[in-house]
Amino acid sequence: MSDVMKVGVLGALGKVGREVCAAVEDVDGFELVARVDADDSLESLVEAGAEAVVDFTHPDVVMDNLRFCIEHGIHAVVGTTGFDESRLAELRSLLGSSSTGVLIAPNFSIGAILMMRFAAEAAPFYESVEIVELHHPTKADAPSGTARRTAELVARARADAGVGPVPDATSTSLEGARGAVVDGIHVHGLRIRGMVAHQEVVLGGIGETLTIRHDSMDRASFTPGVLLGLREIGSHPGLTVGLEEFMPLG
Ligand SMILES: NC(=O)C1=CN([C@@H]2O[C@H](COP(=O)(O)OP(=O)(O)OC[C@H]3O[C@@H](n4cnc5c(N)ncnc54)[C@H](OP(=O)(O)O)[C@@H]3O)[C@@H](O)[C@H]2O)C=CC1
Ligand SMILES: O=C(O)C1=N[C@H](C(=O)O)C[C@H](O)C1
Repeated sequence: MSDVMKVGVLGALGKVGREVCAAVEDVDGFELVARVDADDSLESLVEAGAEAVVDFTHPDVVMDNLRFCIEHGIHAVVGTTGFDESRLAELRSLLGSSSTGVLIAPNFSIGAILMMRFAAEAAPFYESVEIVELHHPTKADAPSGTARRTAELVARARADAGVGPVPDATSTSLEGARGAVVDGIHVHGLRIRGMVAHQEVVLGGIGETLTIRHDSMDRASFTPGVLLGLREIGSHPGLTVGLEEFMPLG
């Protein structure tokens, strides 16, 4: 790879894609060679010599984009949501032992990564925990990728510490009133005009609660993490899940 990495952005006209294009153009070390949006051909990435792509598109199209990138040896830094274990398994199998790197990060903002980590650290100390995610009303997926990931991390931390199921005496309710359940953790989604991306993890024990909250007020909050992903992806072949893998968190 040359000193300047040639980058293509998928979803370049979208809310986050626009921010990513501006950030890639603004910093040294990267050249934005392709802006790809719906109905544009992925071949333009190859024609432009893209060495890496950033994908902020839609859960319905991201797997096709990644199949193309892996087939053409283009690294991928992916913010698009909708990844479950079967999708991750397919990516691992497609990547095999190739030198191509794919990073799937449910959230690129530094504060959200810390919020997930703090929630997992606190989880073993509390009987109760629920997650509330709040987003703009144009969001396609619910619950958010961040909320799903937080629930998985919290559930794993509780299981590792031998904490039992969260207490809940609900025996009658309207469908949805208690939210979705991810690995035994209740997750509630709000869609509110004026909001961007926000999450609270509410933990409770005898006589006390602890609330861990993160707010992205601007989509610029995602771009430093995306640039970190681009800087690191060339030296991390295979599949990486979570930007924290590239951060010195100890
Ligand atoms: N990991 C993270 O930190 C973050 C993740 N996200 C996730 O990123 C994704 C995008 O979010 P957001 O920017 O808000 O969404 P937008 O809808 O604003 O942007 C998505 C863009 O991708 C375009 N698009 C659709 N299909 C394709 C395709 N096949 N190839 C290229 N472009 C395509 C859309 O075009 P059209 O509108 O015409 O369909 C649109 O312009 C979501 O999954 C969201 O959850 C968002 C913020 C942060
Ligand atoms: O759609 C969004 O906006 C966001 N999507 C990601 C998610 O689903 O977690 C990240 C962030 O919450 C913003």
